[in-house]
Amino acid sequence: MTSDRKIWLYDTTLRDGSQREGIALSLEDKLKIAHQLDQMGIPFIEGGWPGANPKDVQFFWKLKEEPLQQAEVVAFCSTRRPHQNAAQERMLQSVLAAGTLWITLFGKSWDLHVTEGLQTNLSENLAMIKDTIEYFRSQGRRVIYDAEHWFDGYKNNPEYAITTLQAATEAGAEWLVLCDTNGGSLPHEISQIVKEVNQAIPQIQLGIHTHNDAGTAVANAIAAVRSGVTMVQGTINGYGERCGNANLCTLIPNLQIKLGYDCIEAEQLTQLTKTSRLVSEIVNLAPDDHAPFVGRSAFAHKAGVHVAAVEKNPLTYEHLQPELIGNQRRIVISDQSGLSNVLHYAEKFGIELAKQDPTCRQILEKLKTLENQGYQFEAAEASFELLMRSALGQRKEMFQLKGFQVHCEIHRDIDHFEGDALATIKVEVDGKDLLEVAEGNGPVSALDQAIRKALVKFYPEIAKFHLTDYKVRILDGTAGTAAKTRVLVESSNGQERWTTVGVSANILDASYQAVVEGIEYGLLLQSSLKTKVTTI
Ligand SMILES: CC(=O)SCCNC(=O)CCNC(=O)[C@H](O)C(C)(C)COP(=O)(O)OP(=O)(O)OC[C@H]1O[C@@H](n2cnc3c(N)ncnc32)[C@H](O)[C@@H]1OP(=O)(O)O
Ligand SMILES: CC(=O)C(=O)O
Repeated sequence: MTSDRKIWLYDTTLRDGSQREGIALSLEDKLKIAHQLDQMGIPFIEGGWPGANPKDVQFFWKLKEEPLQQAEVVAFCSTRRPHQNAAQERMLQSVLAAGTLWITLFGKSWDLHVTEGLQTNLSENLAMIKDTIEYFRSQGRRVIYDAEHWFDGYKNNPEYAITTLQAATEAGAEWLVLCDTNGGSLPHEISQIVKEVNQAIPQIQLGIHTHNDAGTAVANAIAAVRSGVTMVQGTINGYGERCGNANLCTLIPNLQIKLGYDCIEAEQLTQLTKTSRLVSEIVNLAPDDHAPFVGRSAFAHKAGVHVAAVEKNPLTYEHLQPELIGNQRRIVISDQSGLSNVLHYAEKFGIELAKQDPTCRQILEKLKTLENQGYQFEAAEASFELLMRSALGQRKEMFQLKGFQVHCEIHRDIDHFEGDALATIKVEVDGKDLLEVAEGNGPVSALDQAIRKALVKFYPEIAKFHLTDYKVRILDGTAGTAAKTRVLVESSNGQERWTTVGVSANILDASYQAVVEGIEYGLLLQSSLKTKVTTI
């Protein structure tokens, strides 16, 4: 089914998203996210609960100094407390003071929550909903009503649940948002109940707010849209209380590209991947590489059969064009590769290579042999380029290693560690023997320093290179301290970064391989062999 019906997107990353365990947004973080969402054309951005904490109060004030371009920023709160006067509730005054045109308030739909959560009676809950909305309306505000626990409430006591929505409608709410607060509903239940609400209260616009406790938040939101709701609430990357909210990065492309709903401009949709990554950076959570649409691996092809087909026509293994959401196709190199993967990388590295050239197959075989020994080139493309150039006779030997020694001295007591390391290396460069010694705060750092010290006299560019990351993985855990280790080293020259790999039963030898390849690749980047600089 396709439709050109308008769907109003409502982002609650700054409110429900920040209810995720592990997220703590600063005021600046909230402002940055709000501006990015605004740029992406999200029409409603829920900013927080003014009065619940000082930061949420400041957020609305600060936004007045740097207003959004197109989005409505929405203040969030609950209904008044039982047996209180809405006009005299301090919390509701704080919400009004935030100065937004739109206010979203949540109220109880489930009788269990009224009697046990609020400890009041069913008619007082209806009065709480009605009074609060009427009060905000009397102050010139527009109201979205979030019917908390809607689906559970409706399943348990449909008559009462419907009267709560009627109270909100009569009081002047413009949208009734049906919330699957506990996130346990399934798509067929959502469809059925949304249709029944549409019949019971036909004169009002409906929205949906789903949680992911059953892993169905996105599917539930889609089911609701197909059953007639016009507002969809969700968060960037699905952040939210417990298992999270409906992920807007999945929902928006599904609604817009797959189902033909009108959500945001096509141009704005191309910012989706950037927005997802920016928000994960701001909240300080690693991006999910395997997230649908926006993940780094969402359009990554690893298996040789897939790559061969994708190189002919991407439709063979892609459900849509990555560019539509600002993502990109990637080809991964590994022991699952075929000649097509090798050719793809040759082109990426600026190396001329034909499929018929026997070297192409030799490179593939070498790759598979090394991967079988524990090397992993998908995370170390710089090492793969060196392997390829070596097979093609394009790799110049920088030096010959005659040997190295590393000496560590460690003093430790229960809560204190002190130690340093000393590395000695002997190399031959251009027929000359060199012996160098260097110190470091650990054995790898000392070894790295000693290698650089020896080589910098011959390759002065090395002075600019430095290690930016170092990762170790034990490959055969059952072998204990005799296990093989894989070391990944990320190096940088201040502009580009690249990763190299080493494998050995000795962690220092594995580190040595990765460090030396890192230096060699840095030199290659600056050599005439590279027609263009590629960041690996
Ligand atoms: C489904 C959702 O995600 S709704 C959003 C929930 N978000 C948050 O709770 C984050 C922000 N919350 C807060 O900072 C605090 O909880 C506050 C400031 C709102 C309230 O703090 P406190 O006054 O200390 O109350 P506390 O947090 O202990 O309990 C919540 C109170 O709200 C009441 N409440 C819950 N829902 C509603 C509602 N729809 N209408 C009125 N009151 C409600 C509860 O019954 C409880 O009242 P009680 O103290 O009489 O039992
Ligand atoms: C309102 C809300 O966040 C919920 O019901 O889940």
